[in-house]
Amino acid sequence: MSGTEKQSFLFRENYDHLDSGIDYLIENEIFSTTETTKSYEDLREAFNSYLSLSCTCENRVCSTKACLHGGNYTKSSTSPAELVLNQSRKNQEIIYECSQFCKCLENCENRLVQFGPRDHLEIRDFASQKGHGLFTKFPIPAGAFICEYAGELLTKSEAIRRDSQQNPMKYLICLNEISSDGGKHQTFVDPIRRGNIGRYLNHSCNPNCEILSVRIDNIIPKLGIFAKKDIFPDEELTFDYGANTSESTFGEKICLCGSENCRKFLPNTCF
Ligand SMILES: C[S@@+](CC[C@H](N)C(=O)[O-])C[C@H]1O[C@@H](n2cnc3c(N)ncnc32)[C@H](O)[C@@H]1O
Repeated sequence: MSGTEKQSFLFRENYDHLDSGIDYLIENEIFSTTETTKSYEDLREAFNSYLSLSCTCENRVCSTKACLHGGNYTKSSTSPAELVLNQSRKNQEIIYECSQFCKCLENCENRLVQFGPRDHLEIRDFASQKGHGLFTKFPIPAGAFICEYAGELLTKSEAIRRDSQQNPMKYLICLNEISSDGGKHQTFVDPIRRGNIGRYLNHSCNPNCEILSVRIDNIIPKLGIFAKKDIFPDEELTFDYGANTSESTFGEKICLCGSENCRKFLPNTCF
């Protein structure tokens, strides 16, 4: 899949949408509105602020727990040129990558998501109610980064408003993070009109990918999609839409994932 080349500070991207009515975003952006509420101002402020916590590693490793952020990634045993999730990392759910504020080099082993999606992904049409899906043309090792789930960042009230709209397909994701003191932090991302290649991942009750929170230099997490297992060429990439919550509820839309443990209906967005 190749399209117009788009560029962020750190990477170029050649993916594009098949539907020209959808804008391609390579990273999250704040939704625009004329109504400025306190929660909208808070979201803007968070989006524009920097997380300047820096590591002091003087080499390019940053792959051990000695690094303030590090130990998240390690070289894949099957594909040594690739960094994959380190299964013994400090925090299983939240990843902090090194950033421009760190003392380490730009090619340290704790930077992955910031360089953008992997190559050789392809959008394919199911010609069914499932619509399109995302496939890989090449093998992907377990733990590898696929792409970000990027779109418009919403306030909670805007997310609830959009969730109540009748759309044939829903793209809104609510990422729930629980802090060590039990507080809940929520991030709402909606790529329905503006988003990246991540918006094409369908749900499966037996998925081969998962979403993890990844922070680079901003308090608002990126939704990083990683392989949960080794994935073969021509496999569809999927994640469990209900995995990020302990209180999954299900809607009325029939799940067509086809897995043996299918729960029959798609999970609702859980606020
Ligand atoms: C994030 S979008 C995924 C991409 C979408 N299939 C497309 O064509 O753009 C989520 C929507 O895809 C459809 N979908 C995803 N997984 C599905 C599944 N397992 N069974 C049926 N429909 C699914 C549902 O309509 C859902 O609201």
